Amino acid sequence: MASRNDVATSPGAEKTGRDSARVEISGLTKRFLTPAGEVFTALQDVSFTVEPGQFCAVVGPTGCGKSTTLSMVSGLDRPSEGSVKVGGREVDSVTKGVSFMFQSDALLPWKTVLGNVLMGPVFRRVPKQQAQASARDWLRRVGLSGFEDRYPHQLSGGMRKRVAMAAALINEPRILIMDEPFGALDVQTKAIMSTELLGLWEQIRPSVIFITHDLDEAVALADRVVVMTSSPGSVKAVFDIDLPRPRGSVQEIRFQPRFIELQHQIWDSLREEVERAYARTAGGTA
Ligand SMILES: Nc1ncnc2c1ncn2[C@@H]1O[C@H](COP(=O)(O)OP(=O)(O)OP(=O)(O)O)[C@@H](O)[C@H]1O
Repeated sequence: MASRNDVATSPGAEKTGRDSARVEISGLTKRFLTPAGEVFTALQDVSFTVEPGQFCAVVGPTGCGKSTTLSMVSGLDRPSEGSVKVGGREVDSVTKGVSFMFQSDALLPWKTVLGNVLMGPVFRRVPKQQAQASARDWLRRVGLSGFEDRYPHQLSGGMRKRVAMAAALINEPRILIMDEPFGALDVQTKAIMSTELLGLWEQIRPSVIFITHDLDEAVALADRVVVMTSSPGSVKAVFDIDLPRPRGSVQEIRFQPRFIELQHQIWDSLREEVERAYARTAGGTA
């Protein structure tokens, strides 16, 4: 059935509205040339779709190509074969409307908290007063009112993450790419930040691709979990997470029977890939 978001588009044209946030990865293969001159296949025929406004977590053993996949969604690298489409348009340069969050904070140390959050609007040439008001509003939303004039080194790890989150979301991205954003945080701060992320995501609903090694985090946050195989990475399984939204506290949801059931199912799928990757890096014969 056609929805009001459906738009007539010519082949290859970018869609507008909600559909502009659909990410379609099909038959994605990526090969690198190693320093020894050999061809190394990092990704082999990876296909999955992130629907508009969907929160998609990607889990897989170390070195399976998760970050490589993201670099092709963002347009920072090109596939060897296959395609990535964002909003129906093949990605062939840096994708517009995408915000990032990485494990490292990526804050500019010489800029204040306010200055860091202002970077996006300034880059987009938003008028100064409007940009300042928006940055202060986002700092309020992430609980950092009163910290506008601090520098990143004067903040805790969790506070720096809040600044990074405000800096990513102030651009109201259609797609939010997150590569282990809370990986360096202690367990409690991570849970608090995850709950805060969910609350903010529910306000603006970008499509999210979220890479993590933490299966609990993936199940608690996502609508869909993609499990990748060990290298060369391909899609092993896709799990739809039918836990109701809003999810509330990430800490609490972990005790729900359905959460535990999904966590076990996904771990069953992931475990042998993790073991295989470990055996390979440990010099075993996987
Ligand atoms: N530019 C490159 N040249 C050669 N090999 C590369 C390059 N970039 C990545 N690789 C290799 O591709 C594979 C996938 O790397 P990638 O960083 O995408 O894995 P990952 O799943 O994100 O790993 P992790 O979970 O440890 O962060 C690795 O074996 C890596 O060494």
